[in-house]
Amino acid sequence: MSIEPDNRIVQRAHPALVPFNLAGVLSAADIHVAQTLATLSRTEIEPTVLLAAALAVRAVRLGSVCVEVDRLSEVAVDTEEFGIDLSTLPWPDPAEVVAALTKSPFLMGADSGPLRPLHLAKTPEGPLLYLRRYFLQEQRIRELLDERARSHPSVEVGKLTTGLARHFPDAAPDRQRVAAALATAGWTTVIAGGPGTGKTHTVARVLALMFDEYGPQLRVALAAPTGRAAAQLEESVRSQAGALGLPEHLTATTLHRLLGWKPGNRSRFAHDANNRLPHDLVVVDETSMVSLTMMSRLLDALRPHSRLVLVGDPDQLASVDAGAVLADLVARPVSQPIHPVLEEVLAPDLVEDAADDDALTTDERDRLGGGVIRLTKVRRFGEQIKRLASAVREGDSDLVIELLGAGHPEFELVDPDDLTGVRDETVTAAARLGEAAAAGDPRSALEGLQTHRLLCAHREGSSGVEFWSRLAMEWIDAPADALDAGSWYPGQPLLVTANDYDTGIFNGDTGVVVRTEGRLMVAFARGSSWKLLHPSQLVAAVPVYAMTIHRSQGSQYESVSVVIPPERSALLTRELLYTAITRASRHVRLIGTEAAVRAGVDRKVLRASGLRTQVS
Ligand SMILES: Nc1ncnc2c1ncn2[C@@H]1O[C@H](COP(=O)(O)OP(=O)(O)OP(=O)(O)O)[C@@H](O)[C@H]1O
Repeated sequence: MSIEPDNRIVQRAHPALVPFNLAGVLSAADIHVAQTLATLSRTEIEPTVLLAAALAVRAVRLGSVCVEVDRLSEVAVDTEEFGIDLSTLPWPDPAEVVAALTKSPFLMGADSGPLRPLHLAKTPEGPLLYLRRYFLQEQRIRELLDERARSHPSVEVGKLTTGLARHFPDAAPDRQRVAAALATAGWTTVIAGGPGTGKTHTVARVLALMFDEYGPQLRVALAAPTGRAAAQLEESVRSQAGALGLPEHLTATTLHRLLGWKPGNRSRFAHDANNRLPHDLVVVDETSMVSLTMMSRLLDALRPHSRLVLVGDPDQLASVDAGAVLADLVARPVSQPIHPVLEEVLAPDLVEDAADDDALTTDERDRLGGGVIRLTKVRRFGEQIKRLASAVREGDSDLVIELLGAGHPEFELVDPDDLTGVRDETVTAAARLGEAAAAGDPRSALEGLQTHRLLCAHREGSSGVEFWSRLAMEWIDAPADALDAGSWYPGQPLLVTANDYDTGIFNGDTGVVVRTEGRLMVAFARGSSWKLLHPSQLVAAVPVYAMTIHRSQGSQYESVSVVIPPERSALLTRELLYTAITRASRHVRLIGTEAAVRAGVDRKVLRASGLRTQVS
């Protein structure tokens, strides 16, 4: 038997880092970066500082912007894989870490060179350790947002009142009306809300109010972090353009393209503080997926007097890169009072009423001063799914378990050994898809594609996409070569894995193979219509019988079956469950144990950042 070398283990790690590497806390990359920084600084680096630096690199790798020094040891690792109890590791005392850092060349620089890769910030909740680059980005975001909050655009109260009444006729309190007023009367607005709460509906009406106010010369940019989200935003706004009197040619783009990304030059954009974007209004959708770095670049590139409207769901899984900026902005302390104009135009919407779920709470009212509003009235899915999602969001695991056990037809928790329900639903959905596709009916085939989706947290392992895809293929009797490149069959569901601006098909789009006029084509939904492409026109697409929850963000299905990973999985978090549950409009099936659901609801992703607090 040969023993494969484990490439996660670093052979030449500093002794202070070895136990953390063996326990799976520090990856090879964390160690290499920390040790390279030490080499570059050309001075002796204390072991505690080296460890702290490696943990700061790790934090960024896992999505945090910094490390909370007082909570250094609160890390999550798949313990079963590494088998080491993390509490037995030689965690340094936080006070010692701070003392060592404070006199370290990593913070202070050294005679041998000016390299200062780390930054230690003080906050009321304790010290935060940053890779300096991220501290500077965060600082820039803070400064620019504070600067933008110091003044307000001038608005005509009478015109705004009339416009709000026209576009938001519902009775008070109407949070959408509040959101639109905020976006019109402030430079920076955050419109938060779960799926189907009318965020895009509100954005379209904000555009209408702004065009009414400034006329057709208003320069608007609609953007999103991914090509697919941008295409969805564009479609949604265009579908409402006629009714709202918006210009018909409004387009949306990715943030990268908006800022003038230069291929081959990862860190530079055509638009920055020296060459600002020309727009009067910039709307960003799906902001939860925007990283700290991207947000700092965007804010840098905005003219001080251009409106910025950030839209998204702060409770969903955050960006792949470091930062959870949207969630941070929603939770950020507010220092500004509510704008007097809003008090005037929104008086009936601002009345507090504990008995009315739609009324703003005192805290939410205060947050209007910071330009933040959360939409809560769900218009797309069932009341009970909304309750379940809220209980998950609030971290109330007792209520989640109670709801799951209450026999509501909208959701169920099923034992991992009882696959009858998921199998039947998979088979029924595939049959519907297959019939429509064989009959050359793209509309019905695309509707079929939305009926049911199997979602997993992992890619690999017994709760992963690979395993469940194979299982689903067996259930539906898919051709044995269905996963091979180029073996298409009518009714085959496909997932696009790369952006293609020529065809307007984006990474994350799903389509279905249909037979039309004797040829196999791939249909993609586009608004209320569809687009047909020959398979050879697809740059990159794979069959999709199950999908990761990450991938499913931005999509909704009538029904979802969610494979809950084992309790010990580091991926099993509140955000993951919330994202999975809110993909469904009619029915959610959670496949897993009660203990795993509880573990997920109780584990909130800790993306450390200084944006939520006062940093000095
Ligand atoms: N005030 C309203 N009156 C009537 N219909 C509304 C209103 N607000 C939203 N809707 C409808 O509710 C549905 C969901 O709205 P919308 O797509 O704007 O939500 P969203 O928050 O952008 O959802 P997602 O995050 O999933 O994109 C749409 O069909 C929209 O037309």
